[in-house]
Amino acid sequence: MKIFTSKQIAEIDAFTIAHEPIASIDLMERAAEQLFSWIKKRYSEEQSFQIFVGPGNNGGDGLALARLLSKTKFKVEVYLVKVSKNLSVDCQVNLDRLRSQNLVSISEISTSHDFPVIFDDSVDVDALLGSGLSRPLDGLLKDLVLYLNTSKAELVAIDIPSGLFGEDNSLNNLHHCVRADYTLSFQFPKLSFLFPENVDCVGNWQVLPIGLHSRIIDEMESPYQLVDENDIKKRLKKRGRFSHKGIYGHGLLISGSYGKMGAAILASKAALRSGIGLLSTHIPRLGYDIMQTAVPESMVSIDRSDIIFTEYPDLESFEAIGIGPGIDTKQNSFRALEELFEECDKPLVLDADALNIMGQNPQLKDNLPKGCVLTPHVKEFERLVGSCSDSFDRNMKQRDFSKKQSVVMVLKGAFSAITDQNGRCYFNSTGNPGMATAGSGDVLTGIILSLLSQGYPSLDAALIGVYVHGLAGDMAADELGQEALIAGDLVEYLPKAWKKLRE
Ligand SMILES: NC(=O)C1=CN([C@@H]2O[C@H](COP(=O)(O)OP(=O)(O)OC[C@H]3O[C@@H](n4cnc5c(N)ncnc54)[C@H](O)[C@@H]3O)[C@@H](O)[C@H]2O)[C@@H](O)CC1
Ligand SMILES: Nc1ncnc2c1ncn2[C@@H]1O[C@H](COP(=O)(O)OP(=O)(O)O)[C@@H](O)[C@H]1O
Ligand SMILES: [K+]
Repeated sequence: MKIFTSKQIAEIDAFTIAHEPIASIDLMERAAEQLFSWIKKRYSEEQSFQIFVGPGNNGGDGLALARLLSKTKFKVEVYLVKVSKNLSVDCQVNLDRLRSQNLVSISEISTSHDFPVIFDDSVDVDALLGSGLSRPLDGLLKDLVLYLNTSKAELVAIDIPSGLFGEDNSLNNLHHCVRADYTLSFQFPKLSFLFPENVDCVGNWQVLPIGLHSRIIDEMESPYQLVDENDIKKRLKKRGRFSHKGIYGHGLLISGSYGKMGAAILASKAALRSGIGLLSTHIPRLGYDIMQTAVPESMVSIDRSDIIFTEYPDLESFEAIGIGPGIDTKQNSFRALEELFEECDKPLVLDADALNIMGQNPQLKDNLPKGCVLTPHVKEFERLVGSCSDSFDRNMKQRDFSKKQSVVMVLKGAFSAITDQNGRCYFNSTGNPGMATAGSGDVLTGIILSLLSQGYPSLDAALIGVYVHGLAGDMAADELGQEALIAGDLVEYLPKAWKKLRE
């Protein structure tokens, strides 16, 4: 699913009105019906609602919703905030319709003295401002938002929590934005929903389709996408009836050090559980018995060092290389990594300590093999590119980095962001906080190495790998719960996850 800016959404809106064609007031009604049907499913019929309405079309949505609710047993009160003389045309039409129906009490809020008592068991609806927000909230609206945020009532935001911008909130004050329990966003999520600092404002968000015109959605360019299962299925290659292990590639995984052999085991198992033909795991000498016992399916390549990575085997026979999980950051490992960068013309995935070595030796950045995949978490990312002021800034820097260095980068976390050489950014939709556990990242490296070895292009390997990794995590968490989930479970659930993608 593409993610558009608020400005683009307004254009899509206008295109739909002109080309469906549909009157704007009817499009607003369609949006309100979607809100109404979400509410009907969620709340019992006696529920009371306090709907806070602003001057624009977001307020219009709230008024239309109030009218639909009032025709049922739901109890509804509306509060219209007087922050401007005029309402938008469709907001005014909906106010007139609601008034003429005479079923709902409509109060005006002109000063903070007009703020109503909010009952803990009511549901507040935030229809103050939507995607037309032009500056951070101040004055009466800010005070009202602060007031709403102190209440214990459940808060549902229409389209976007009032006060929050759809994209860049670096100059915004998040304390002055509505803190919703639910955000019901029309047709697309907003970019800002995917950033961790906004989670307390956005709450649980859902997308409600309102039938915006598919032609403009297809044609309009956006660098941002939220990746779903269908996007991934389309990228999967078939395994041929007569295929043999040579077809699925031989991967080299450079991982593990004294005390960190678990990383090598997790990544190796994940690679093997993701379709690779042959795997060689390069480890320091002391890890030999551990590796052969724990992962008999992998061949082992032994370093001259007992305890760390200092060299790598002839690369000739490998289709792809993965390096980083648990290798440590010693000087000799830096030299070997530097050499690998100079020599390597194969698909490559870099993780963990390989990235930390780069962080300590910034000159390595410019030697990165083109098209390689990097999989930092936020700290590793900032060691690489410097500190960032917020997620929006970090995202810009990530897109820049990918473009400039011509690499694919996976910034790991909730909604992991994958950027490509063209500066495009894909957000992953699978995964859960149960995966915030030691070794999860090692599993991901193994999966991506496996896919690169099978000949998937870097971007596909990253997108599919991140998606299936999160899917395995979701399936594991469903059965085991988030607390108990450990990285080994991700490997255990990879078969089910792959199977689901092949359904
Ligand atoms: N996406 C879509 O296609 C649809 C969107 N609809 C709704 O339309 C909304 C957008 O409507 P609008 O463009 O009218 O935007 P808003 O409802 O956000 O209102 C914008 C108005 O508020 C004023 N304003 C902006 N920031 C302010 C601030 N900080 N303090 C005080 N006043 C401020 C602006 O000057 C403008 O008059 C969406 O969020 C959504 O709720 C729906 O009605 C139907 C379809
Ligand atoms: N809250 C979360 N929601 C979704 N995925 C998460 C969450 N927390 C962590 N993950 C995923 O778990 C993995 C953790 O990787 P990483 O931080 O490298 O762990 P480690 O270094 O322990 O292996 C990443 O793929 C990340 O996207
Ligand atoms: K809103």
